[in-house]
Amino acid sequence: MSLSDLTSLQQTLNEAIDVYKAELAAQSIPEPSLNSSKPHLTDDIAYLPTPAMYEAQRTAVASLGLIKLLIRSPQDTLFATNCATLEVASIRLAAEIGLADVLGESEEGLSIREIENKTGVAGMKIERVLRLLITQGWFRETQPGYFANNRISNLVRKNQPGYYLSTYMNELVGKISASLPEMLTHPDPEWRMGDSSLQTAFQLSHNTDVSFFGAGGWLTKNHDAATSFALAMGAVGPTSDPGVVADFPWAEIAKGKDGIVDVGGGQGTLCCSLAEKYPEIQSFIVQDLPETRLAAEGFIESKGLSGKVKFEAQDFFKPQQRRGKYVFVMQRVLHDWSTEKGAIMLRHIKDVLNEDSSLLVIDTVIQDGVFSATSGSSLLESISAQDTSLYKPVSPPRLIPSDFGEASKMQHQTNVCLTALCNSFERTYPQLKEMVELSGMKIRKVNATRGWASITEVVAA
Ligand SMILES: C[S@@+](CC[C@H](N)C(=O)[O-])C[C@H]1O[C@@H](n2cnc3c(N)ncnc32)[C@H](O)[C@@H]1O
Repeated sequence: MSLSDLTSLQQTLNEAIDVYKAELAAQSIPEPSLNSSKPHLTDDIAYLPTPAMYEAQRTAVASLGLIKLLIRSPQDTLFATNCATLEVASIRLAAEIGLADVLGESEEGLSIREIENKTGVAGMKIERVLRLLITQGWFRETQPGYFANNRISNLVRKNQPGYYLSTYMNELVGKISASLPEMLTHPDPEWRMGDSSLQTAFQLSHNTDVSFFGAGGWLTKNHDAATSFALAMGAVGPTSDPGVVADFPWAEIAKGKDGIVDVGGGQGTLCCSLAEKYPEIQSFIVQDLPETRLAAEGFIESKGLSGKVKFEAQDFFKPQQRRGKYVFVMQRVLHDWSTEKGAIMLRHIKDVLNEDSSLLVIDTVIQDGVFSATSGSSLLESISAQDTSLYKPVSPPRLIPSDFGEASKMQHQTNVCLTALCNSFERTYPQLKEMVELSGMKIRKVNATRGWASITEVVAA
């Protein structure tokens, strides 16, 4: 007789927590706590969990998410979800008034009176906001009316990239999501069904007729917004870098080549991470729009890599200037554009590819939410069968969806955000294949990484 849903998920959760704890112990890392103002060792943005620990984390989050939904009354879930914008706005308020900086390292916490004096926000009101945030893991109440930081609230201090995510990005996403239903049910069928970056929730919410990205768009006209957006991306983009850098044979693919060319490479974060990890790779070229040069050169210099990583202006809608034995990379670039525009960008690379060059597309590959109610390997069995030399994802245990449910929320949030912002999207495998084939090439292999990015090898058809 098969186990009930609750018992099966409970078993999966217990296995996942046991694996997670064992992996921490093997690295001599103490277990995390929410009852301290200090960050945990694993909170560093560059921390890469072992493959077993990574699988345990996403399996635990997926099973916990489902257990919560099973046990909680659906009426409570309905209310909580529809009022979730209050938490989101409260996080923005906390970041804007520098609450995490005010609370600092204090383990005992500050009284509401002290918080009022230091932030200028009415104590009785900020207390209500804090108690809502605490239910979602932000901050902690150390004794009635006294509040302190924890490992999550620490991330929105003013010197942290999370500050820009919780201020500029929080407000942008809040505005465009409020207009998303209006975009998708617009009386004009072109708005409802089309893929123009000029007919999105962004234009509706910001009362503008320019696109968010692209030449002449919102970010190019608005320097402050462009800076805040880039800083906010600093809390998102690099989260996938450790997995991308570690879970692909970069040194092997770059061997005998002239270098790695990161097309639309932004500030050059990926090239710098690769240069640090693989000193045997001699040359990196970060290509982006000319306006990015200063930020990119500054970042590369701050890493001490100016001798090895160079910036070069290149519009990816124009013919590619590099010909030769290069590994071309496009990371988090194609997801900003429609399938037709993406195919145009890919075709410019195809025109310079030869038998000595390669092309890698790095983006999320969206998985479906289908699960098996009857079968699935246990997490322990899957982990013990893993080849430890190269990361390969485990298949989901019984009742856990293919995308690992709650653990893939960020990918699905980005997907809907891209739709609302610029009518683009993260692609499923068939959608990625369609774009690659439209450019006259084909997919050779999709490599998973520890994180939300997949590395897709694309070759001439
Ligand atoms: C989402 S960011 C990704 C940056 C980087 N690849 C990463 O993974 O962090 C998209 C990048 O595309 C660049 N971009 C936009 N339009 C471009 C164009 N026409 N030619 C070259 N780069 C462009 C932007 O400046 C930005 O750096």
